[in-house]
Amino acid sequence: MTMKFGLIGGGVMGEALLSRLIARGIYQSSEVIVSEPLSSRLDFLKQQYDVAVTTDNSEVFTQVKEVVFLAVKPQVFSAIAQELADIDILNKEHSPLIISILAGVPLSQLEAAFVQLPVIRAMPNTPATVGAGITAICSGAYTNAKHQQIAQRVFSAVGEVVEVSETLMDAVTGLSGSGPAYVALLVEALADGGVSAGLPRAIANQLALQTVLGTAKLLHETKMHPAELKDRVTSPGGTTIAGIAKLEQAGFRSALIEAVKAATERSQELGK
Ligand SMILES: NC(=O)C1=CN([C@@H]2O[C@H](COP(=O)(O)OP(=O)(O)OC[C@H]3O[C@@H](n4cnc5c(N)ncnc54)[C@H](OP(=O)(O)O)[C@@H]3O)[C@@H](O)[C@H]2O)C=CC1
Ligand SMILES: O=C(O)[C@@H]1CCC=N1
Repeated sequence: MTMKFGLIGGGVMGEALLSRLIARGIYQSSEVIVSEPLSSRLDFLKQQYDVAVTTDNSEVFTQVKEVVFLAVKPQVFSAIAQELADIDILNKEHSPLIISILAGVPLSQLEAAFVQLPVIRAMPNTPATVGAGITAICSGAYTNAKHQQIAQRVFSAVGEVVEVSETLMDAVTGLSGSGPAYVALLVEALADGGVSAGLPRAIANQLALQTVLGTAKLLHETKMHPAELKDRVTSPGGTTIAGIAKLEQAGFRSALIEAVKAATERSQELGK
């Protein structure tokens, strides 16, 4: 069987992508090979998705014809690049497209490791797991329209896709890549506030989650500016403005701005 999709690193994001690509029929299980160091994890992925597995990354490179998807931690990238340096990928009949989702690792480093191969750098996020992700992509020097279509097809299976210039990829990482964690913190803290105000935990969790989900849906569907929605909720002399005054006092907006900036800077550091 021809292997079309190879995943190097079957962790959180690797599995999120893999599960949707198979569920949506973008790739058949029999066309996928996953490489991972941990055999218990490989056993799980094999059993769950019926894919071929290996502990040898070079097998992925030699077998796969369409996409090699890198989903390891940025910290192990140089070890992997070293490992693959000896493989003659260029002389394969079909050179695969390399898609990297590694935070911070720039196209220049990827293209130095995969000489003359088409490379696309991408930054998805964890809502990809339920098809509600957003991925920013930017293309390397050796890509063509077909490679871009492949990347669009892969990431469209897990949510929205935007194309950005590479100079913006660290900022994307700081906002939408890391953003699900900020929103999860918000949901948790809102529920804690409800419990503090006397609500039972289960009801507080449900109210907090649905409030965030519903607000996002409202903004998304109506295209209303967030400031307008805030104004609509805020009755003169009412409850909401009392809450907002506390948020402003605590530096809520500034904390989020600083969080995105800090994550962006960390992404830049990871690429050095
Ligand atoms: N988590 C997220 O929300 C997002 C993550 N990313 C990026 O995705 C990448 C993966 O992140 P995430 O899924 O969270 O991390 P995980 O640690 O969950 O996944 C990485 C996987 O790679 C495996 N691995 C380690 N070394 C090797 C190796 N030499 N060869 C093959 N596989 C190896 C790890 O195995 P083991 O555990 O045994 O070491 C692990 O299963 C990162 O580069 C991150 O920047 C991008 C967008 C969002
Ligand atoms: O925290 C990280 O480094 C990764 C990249 C974006 C989300 N998670």
